[in-house]
Formats: sequence, structure tokens, C-alpha cells
Amino acid sequence: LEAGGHLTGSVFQSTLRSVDIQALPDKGQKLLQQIQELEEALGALALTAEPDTNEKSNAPVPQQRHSTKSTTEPPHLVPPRPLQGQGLQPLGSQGLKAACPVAAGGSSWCYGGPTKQDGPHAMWEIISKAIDELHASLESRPGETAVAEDPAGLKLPLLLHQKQALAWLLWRESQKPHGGILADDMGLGKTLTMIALILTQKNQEKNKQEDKNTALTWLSRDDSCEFTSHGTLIICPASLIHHWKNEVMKCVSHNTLRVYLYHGPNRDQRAKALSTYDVVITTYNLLAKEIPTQKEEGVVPGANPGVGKDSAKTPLLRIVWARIILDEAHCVRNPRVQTSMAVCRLQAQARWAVTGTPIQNTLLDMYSLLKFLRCSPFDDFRLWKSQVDNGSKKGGERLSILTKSLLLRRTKDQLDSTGQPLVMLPQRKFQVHHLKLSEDEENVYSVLLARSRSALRSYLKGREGGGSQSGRSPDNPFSKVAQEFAGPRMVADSQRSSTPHVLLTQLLRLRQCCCHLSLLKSALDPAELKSEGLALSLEEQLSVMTLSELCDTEPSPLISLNGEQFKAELFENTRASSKISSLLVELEAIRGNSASQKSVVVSQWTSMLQVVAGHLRKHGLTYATIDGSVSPKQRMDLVEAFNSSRGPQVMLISLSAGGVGLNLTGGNHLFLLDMHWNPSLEDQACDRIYRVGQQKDVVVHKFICEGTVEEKILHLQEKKKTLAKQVLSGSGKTVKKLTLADLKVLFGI
Ligand SMILES: Nc1ncnc2c1ncn2[C@@H]1O[C@H](COP(=O)(O)OP(=O)(O)OP(=O)(O)O)[C@@H](O)[C@H]1O
Repeated sequence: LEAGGHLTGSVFQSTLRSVDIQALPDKGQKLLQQIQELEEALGALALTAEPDTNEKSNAPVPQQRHSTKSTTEPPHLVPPRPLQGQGLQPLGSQGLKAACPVAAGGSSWCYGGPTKQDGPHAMWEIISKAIDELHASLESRPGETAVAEDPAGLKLPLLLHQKQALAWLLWRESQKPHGGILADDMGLGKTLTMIALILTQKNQEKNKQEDKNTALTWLSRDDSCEFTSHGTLIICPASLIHHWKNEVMKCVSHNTLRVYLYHGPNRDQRAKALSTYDVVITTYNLLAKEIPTQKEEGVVPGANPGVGKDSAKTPLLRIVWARIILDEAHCVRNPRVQTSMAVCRLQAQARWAVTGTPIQNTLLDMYSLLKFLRCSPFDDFRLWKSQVDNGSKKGGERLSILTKSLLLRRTKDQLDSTGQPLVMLPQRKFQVHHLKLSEDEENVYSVLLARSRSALRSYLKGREGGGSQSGRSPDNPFSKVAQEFAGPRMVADSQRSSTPHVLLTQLLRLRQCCCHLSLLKSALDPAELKSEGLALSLEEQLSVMTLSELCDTEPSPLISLNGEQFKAELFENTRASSKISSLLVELEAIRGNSASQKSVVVSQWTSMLQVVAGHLRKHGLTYATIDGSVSPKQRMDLVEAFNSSRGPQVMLISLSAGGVGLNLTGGNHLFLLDMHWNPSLEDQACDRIYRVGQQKDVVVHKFICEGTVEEKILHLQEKKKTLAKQVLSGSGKTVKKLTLADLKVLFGI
């Protein structure tokens, strides 16, 4: 069997080398998939003892007995890259590549280097070599008190923790992989820290000429980069491009760094010109638009990934950057989405992920960042799942080493080596307002809850007889649940209304019910559903339009909901809900206390912001709104006005549009009107007001309706926070994803 397995494996590999699979209509994806499955089947037939994949113990590694490994030459799908060097990084993302369907968008094949087919022993050797190297590199890590000098040309002196971060950043750029994750708490000044890195390296550029060749080891086989830049490519959400530019203008001496905003229809698309800037700033959206992913290319017959067509289109792929910085890098936490795949295709000598919330949901978030960093071999999804994210003690230890080596995180409540807080910030208080729904709200809520419960029950029933695949979504917060529900057979028509999406949307309706009944009238906004990881079909939309009766052209004094009659006026947005009433009481009190205190109100639903706006007008409170429809330039103007004494008293922000990057230190009260599954989004929003520059004491208000799903969400949020804390503290423990049990708890059955 062993000989047969090896022989067949070799035949596959050599056949692949001799044919032009790109010429196939699907670029050979199906063929590669089949080969992989065959090879795996053969591997399994060889009865190989896997080297402790569960890693529950530290037992010695068994001797290599894998069928496909009998020569010293690792099999290659294509010849190895000519410029591969030694160590972690040169193996790069090309390193230990089996097919990595999740990371590469479904069915792409990753080329080169030793593959899983080399056998478990080879894989184990590479992992242990990688871990040893990380360990060894940790020895050269600057001590916690080590600081780097402020670079010449920086006008604003760095704070102590920023000087320490700069020493760490410089160290990481000399290590493999070059770069890492700067995960300091939000508002600790990561932007300025990264600008200091760019400036320091620019000042040292002459010395770096010697290292020129190192850069070349970063290029992958396919790359046809024509320009090597000394510049940094910064990728950020659209709302932050002006923030980055302004920070450079504010903090760096005039004419020291040449900055270009690669944005808008008139952007300069000449690669040569772009490669001459010190800093090029662009957005995730533009990148995803300009860089097609493998998936897309797969449907264009004859297209050749990596070379030619798309490289000719976007200058971003024609340049090897000195460094790439992903700001708010949690934007690429889902490795399956186009933006994440696009950032991985960019070429650079050093790669940085900057985010205050690197782990928002699961360990997959961390995997995405390691993939971008090309942290081989852990950028291989299968290896990541089997060797790190496997719930074992050993996996936890590996995770801990990765975190310690590659990630720097300090929090705002931390003290520095001299016993001083990292930044001098005023007090922050959290105030949870436990509210009771009014009797009317309670009645509507009960009807919706009963309906959701029965949907869940019918779903569970349907699942017993085989569920549906149709509701799956990659970044669905309950993807685990969705997977549990999913089965091989299509669900019967009668059960279609109970897909995981429908259940999640009914939960969403329950959450809306806690905020304002009028929200039940509006159709669900696709952009907001996306932030929940939901994309509903029209049919699904209709099935959760609980108030479809309201679509009637004839105004009626009564509304029927699930057979129960309610007064139509209950659903008018001019009516004050329990939450709106409490919010207004608080805002009035703030206005009464001092004219200089301002508030930020956050909701995940723009429809809720509109309802609040109407009530603010009625009460004579001035306000401005930042949601997805406000352009980056308008945002800057609104923020500036709010932070000045003349601006409005209240800033309304949508969680997805205003949650990241904005500096709203003009406000010192923040109201979280509703609950999101992802607590990091809420933390991000809270840190808009609690950051360097805040002069007043801060109060974060959270509204929770008693006896509703909101209380249960609070519990789930705690679970997610625990996961992030454990991973970031390097304790290496992992917590399981949300499960079907969670859903049952949420629906109270
Ligand atoms: N050394 C410094 N001296 C004075 N102000 C500073 C310093 N460093 C940063 N700041 C200011 O602190 C504010 C917060 O900085 P910044 O926006 O970079 O935070 P951040 O860590 O990137 O936060 P987020 O994760 O929310 O984006 C900015 O207004 C910035 O100008």
C-alpha cells in the first residue's frame, strides 16, 4: 500500500507539472480537488499513525510511516521559487501548502514547498522548526522597558509606551516573518506609532540598501512586480483615509514624507508614480474591487492568476512595497471574503496588522491575520485547525508562542514600568440601565417570541430528518449552529421558513422590539444584515416581515400580528419607546448639568437613529448623524464640528459606520442603545470617546430590557470577551464557538 500510495502520488505530481492546468475551463480546480481527495484517501489507506494530531499528551513523535514520503525531495506542484531563502518567512505562504479551501476562496490550490502529502512526520518537523525559530527569535526581543528614539522629523514627541512599541516594531521588522500585529487598545495612538516606524525606517534607508536582496525572498513565484518601493501602503476603512493623512500632516515635519491618497475616480494609476511615494493610503473596498480573487478569476476562462491581466489593471500588485499596514485589520478577519484574499496577494517586505480588537469572534480571526503575515506554516488552514485551533493543550501552547512572538498589546488601564498609566486619561464609568418594557411592548414582544420559539422547534424537528444547507453564511455569528443544522438533504418546502438565517433574523426582530416597535415596520437593511453575517433571500425576507400587514395601502387602526390585534399607533416612530424615554431623561439631565457635556448615541440600525433624531428635534437637542451614507470627507467635517465647542450636542453614529477610527473626544457620554453579538464592535464604539485627548470623565451607558433576549446576549458577549482575553494574554486557552445550545438558550427553550 505504501509503495502504491507513493507511486500514485508521484504520478499525480509529475502529471501536474507536465500539463498546463490553467488552460482548463475551471483552471483545473476540479482536477486538483479530485487529486487532493484521492491522495488523502490513499494517505488514509496507508494506515499512518498521525503524529498526535489531537495533541492531548506530549507523547513522542511516532516514526514517519507515511505512504507518500519516501524520497528526500518534497513533491512540488510547480518548481520551487528560485529566491527561496531559509527560515520561516521564505517558506512563506508557499511553505507547507496543502489545498487550503477556506483561505483561498473555496477551491484554489496553493503551490510549492513541502505539502501535507509529504507525510505527518515532515509536517511535524516543519511545525516544530517554526516554533523553535519563534522561540529563538523571542530571545532577541527588546525588553519591556527598552525604548527607541523618536525619529528625526517627528514633531509630536512619542509617549513612553509608543517609544517602547517602536523598539518592538523595529525588532519585528528584523525578524521572520517581517512584521506582526500591533494590537494596542483603541485610542492609545497606534497611528502615530506606525508613522514613527515609517519615519525611522526612511531615515535608515541607506543602511537598508544592503538588505535589498532579502526583499526578493518575499516574492512568490508568480509575481511580476515591476517596481520596488521604499514606501508604505496603508489600507484602512474609507472613513480613516483622511485621518491617516491628517495625522501625518499634524505630526511630521513639512516635506518629510510624501503622502498619496489612492482613492476616488481620478486616482493616479501609474505604478511607477505610486512607487515613489513614502506613504500610499487606500481603502479595503477599493482593494477588493481592484484585485480579483481566485474565485472570480476561476470563472474567466483563460485568465492566469497572479500574472498578467489583473496585475496590468491595478498598480497595487505591480509594486513590492517596503511595508503594508492593514489598519483596523479586523476588517479582514474572515479569510473567505474577497478583501482578505486580496490583501494576501499584495507584495511587501514587511506586513503589519494594526487593530485594537484582533479577536472578535473566534480563533479564525487570528488565523486570518497570520495568513496575511505569511506566518508559515501556520498560514495553512488545515494545519492551523489540526495543530493550533484544535482545543488541545499543545494547540494552546502553540497559540501562546505565536501571540507572544508576533503580537504586541497594551491596554489603557495598564501601568508602565515606572508605575504610571500608559496614557493619562480621566475616569471612565459604565452604567447599565435595566429597563422594563411597557405593557404594550411586552405584548408585542411575547407574540414575536412565541413565533420564534415555534420556528426553532420546527427547525429542530426538520433537522432530525435532515436539515438544509441553504442558510449557511461564512461569517454568520452562528455559523457553527448553521453547520449543525446543515445536512446532506434539501429540506422540504414546508420547512423552508426555518433556516438558520430566518431564526437569526427573528432574533434580530426581537432585539429591535426591545428598542422601538416602529423598527418592525421597516424591511431589514441589507447592509445591516451583513454586519450580522446575514444575507437573506427575498423569500426569507418575506417570511420574517412580521408586520407585512402594514404594507396595506389602506391605513387601519389595528394591526394583526400572528393573529393578535394591536393598535397601529403603537408602531408609530413618534411614540417614545421605553428606551427612547430613558435616553431622553439622561440627555436632559446632561444638558441640565453643564452645557459643555456632549453625548454620542450608538445604534446598529440606522432606522433607530432616525427615530432618535425625531425625538431629539422634538426636545430641542441639536444633533448630527454619521452612518454609511456619509462620505469620508463629510465625516471629518462633522467630527471636527462635534469636537469643537460650537458643534451639536449629540452625535448619532451607526455601529458599523462610526464604530471604527472616529475620534469623538468632544463627547463624554456614550449611549449603546442596542446589543450586538459582537462585543468588540461595542468596545470599538466606546473607545471613540475614551482616548488620548479626552479631558472629561466619561460615562458609557448601556440599555438592557429585563426579561428579554438582550439579557441573554449579554451573557454571550461575556463568553466572546473571555476568548479574546485568553488568547491575547497568551494563556493559550480556547473557548468553543457558539453552538446550538446557545440558540436554545436565546430562545429560552
Ligand atoms: N504622542 C502623542 N501625543 C499627543 N497626542 C497623541 C500622541 N499619540 C497619539 N495622540 C493622539 O491620540 C488620538 C488617538 O490616536 P489614534 O487615533 O492613533 O489611536 P488608535 O490607537 O489608532 O485608535 P483606534 O484603534 O481607535 O484607531 C489621536 O488624536 C492622536 O493624535
